[in-house]
Amino acid sequence: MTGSYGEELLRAALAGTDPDSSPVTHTEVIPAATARFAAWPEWLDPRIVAAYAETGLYRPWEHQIAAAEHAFAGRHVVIATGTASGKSLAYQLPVLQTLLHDHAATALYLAPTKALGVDQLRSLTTILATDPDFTRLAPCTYDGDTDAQMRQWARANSRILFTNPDMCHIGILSGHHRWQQFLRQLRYIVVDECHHYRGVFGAHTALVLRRLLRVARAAGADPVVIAASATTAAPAATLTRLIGEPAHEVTQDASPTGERTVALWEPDFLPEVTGENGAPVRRSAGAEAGRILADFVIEGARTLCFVRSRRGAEITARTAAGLLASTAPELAGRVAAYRAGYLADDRRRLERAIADGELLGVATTNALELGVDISGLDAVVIAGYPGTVASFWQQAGRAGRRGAASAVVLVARDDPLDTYLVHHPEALLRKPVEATVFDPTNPYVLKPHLLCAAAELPLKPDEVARLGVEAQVDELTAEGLLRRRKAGWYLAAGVEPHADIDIRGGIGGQILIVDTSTSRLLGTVDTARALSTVHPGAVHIHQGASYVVDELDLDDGLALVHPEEPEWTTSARDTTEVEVTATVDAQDHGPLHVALVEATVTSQVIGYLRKLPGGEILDSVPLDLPPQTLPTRAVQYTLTPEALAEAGVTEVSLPGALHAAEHAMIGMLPLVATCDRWDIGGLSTNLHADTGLPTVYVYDGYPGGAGFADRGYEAFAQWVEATAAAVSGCACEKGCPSCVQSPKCGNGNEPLDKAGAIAVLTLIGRTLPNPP
Ligand SMILES: Nc1ncnc2c1ncn2[C@@H]1O[C@H](COP(=O)(O)OP(=O)(O)OP(=O)(O)O)[C@@H](O)[C@H]1O
Repeated sequence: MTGSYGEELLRAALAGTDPDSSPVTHTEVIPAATARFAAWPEWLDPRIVAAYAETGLYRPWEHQIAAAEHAFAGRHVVIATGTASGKSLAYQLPVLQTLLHDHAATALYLAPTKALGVDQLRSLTTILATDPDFTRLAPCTYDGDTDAQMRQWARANSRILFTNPDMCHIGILSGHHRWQQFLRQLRYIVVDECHHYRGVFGAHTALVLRRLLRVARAAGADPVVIAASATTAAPAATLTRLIGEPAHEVTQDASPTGERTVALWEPDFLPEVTGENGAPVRRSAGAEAGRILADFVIEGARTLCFVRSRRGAEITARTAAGLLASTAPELAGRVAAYRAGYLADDRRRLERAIADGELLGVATTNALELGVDISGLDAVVIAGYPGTVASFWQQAGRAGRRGAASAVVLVARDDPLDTYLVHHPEALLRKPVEATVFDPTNPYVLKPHLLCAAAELPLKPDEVARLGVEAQVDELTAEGLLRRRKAGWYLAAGVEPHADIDIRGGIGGQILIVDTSTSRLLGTVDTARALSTVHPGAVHIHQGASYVVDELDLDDGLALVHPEEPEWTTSARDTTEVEVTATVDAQDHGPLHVALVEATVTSQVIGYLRKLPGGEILDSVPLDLPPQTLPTRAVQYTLTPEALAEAGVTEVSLPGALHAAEHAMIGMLPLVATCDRWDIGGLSTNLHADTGLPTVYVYDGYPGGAGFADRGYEAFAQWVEATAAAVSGCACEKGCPSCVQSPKCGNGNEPLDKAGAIAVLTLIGRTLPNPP
């Protein structure tokens, strides 16, 4: 290895490791790119150009202008380019131009997090401060923290509001009559970081946006949607699904980037440590990342290390400081942890210390991923794949802004997807196949929003037909929630639907998780998932802090917990049954049948295991809890016993083979769909009553489905192929957490047959037709 800055840093981190068993599975130097500039649009007011010049921005890049042109011409557009590629300018130009020239025009900016909204408001305020003509735009935040007086002021005076989907739903749409002045003039809706709207949150946000467009149009406006997104598969299709209308996309990034070296790192197995069922255990990603962080700091590289939990961030910082204390004591004090939960003052102090180089190494949760302006670092270490390609680049993008060389190291966790990615760099570093998945047609999400829509403005027959929601409207009418009158459907008297929807809270009833030591509400969990996650005795991690559940009261919707950090973690054991209620789509390929089905999943938590961090099982505790049913969508596949036998899967190995294949597929679904393995469940059986054949189900863990099973069905061939590669590429002998073991298996990871899983997955891959 010679050459790049990143390679030199890596060499330092690798010093002392055995060159024959290097943990680095791949290194790639992504060359620097030079900027491609465009002219400022002819329609743009020179005062706006001057304002940017004053902040140091003289020439726009091509993609910024391409997106601005679409929007200014009235076309919905999404700009999906790299981190820090200046996506904000793309929406600011049309918005500022329009608002400057039409003194009544308004714009609404939506961000998935408050921090990002605040950051964007700050950046716009800096630009507006350059010219007194701009002051009457009065940009203003409108979120859960805005007090009543300020809200009133904002409604009457502000022409650019910075808000989020939650406030848009509860603060604006529910009382839209008070917002008529603003909505009548609404010209632009900006949807920033739109790849964050996924799963159930995505479905809720899609319906909020569609309702917003509906009331704005009824008020006489016709707003254009400008979305910004990280690079994902098919951004225009995602925006179209979000707003229900056609959209354009701009994806060619013309911003300059410095040379970046990306290394993929797989920690070695720990000698003499075994986990569940005797499986080998790898060094933890956090500990490995702590070592790399220390090495980079010794080299003088300003480094951020992303760790998935708060506790992990603390431990990684401590590991690095400990190593430095013995090798370079003068540097030990220049490493710290940063996470949500620190006091605001401490956070600002740490941010300043990072920015001015006083701190050289910082281990952080994703609190530093979005909306905190820290840039110009030399290296980023990511302990564990952050779940999406977009997040990976967002974290990686913290290093090397504007032309400087940088290094990025991804350290794999013991997990099939991490293992796959460090051995298949193309899936991470080339065009992503991961699509932002959500399903706004899920009746469990759609019906409450239809009630809100009817409360906002009566639903007209032509509108109901156009949206294809006749069946749901009929059901709501039969349930007495809507009333049919001549002009359309009205909300029944006494129904108040807005407060019943929690945009981020999932679907249906919620269980509140309350810390009894402080009476503080920690968060909520769907009723459907409560039994497996907050059963009595469960260890519950909330933002990195640990609690133990004392009581789960399903009638009152409460899980009572107290702070405690036991040495063990818990995992529920359950029994599951799947009953197919309808087939949505199916394909037959000889001995293989693949279908997308509607199904009812009945599961019962029967106990839980207590496990030590090394994977060792302490004991199994029985529980007596009621069964739960989940109506959802699933991918189903069956194989004939003859084909399985021919592939070498015997009757004895079949249960373990199907079970292991199911686990690995659940672990790998996030490669093609933006989900987490905890969002999905599975069942495998030698003989299923509905099919009469060996059958595997992978289902969405949310009532009605969140779109994950649908995406798995659509990308089935890619999904199976990647899963087969991940399992066969894993160096363990009989199965480990990096391939077929699952951290949430209801059967304690038994039985599992790794070789059988490879045979099953290879058989499916061989049987599927080649992609076109
Ligand atoms: N044409 C340009 N020339 C020079 N600097 C620019 C240009 N456009 C934007 N910038 C600067 O680049 C930085 C990043 O811009 P911005 O925050 O809009 O990026 P982004 O793509 O939205 O980032 P993220 O991926 O974090 O959402 C800002 O400091 C901005 O001032």
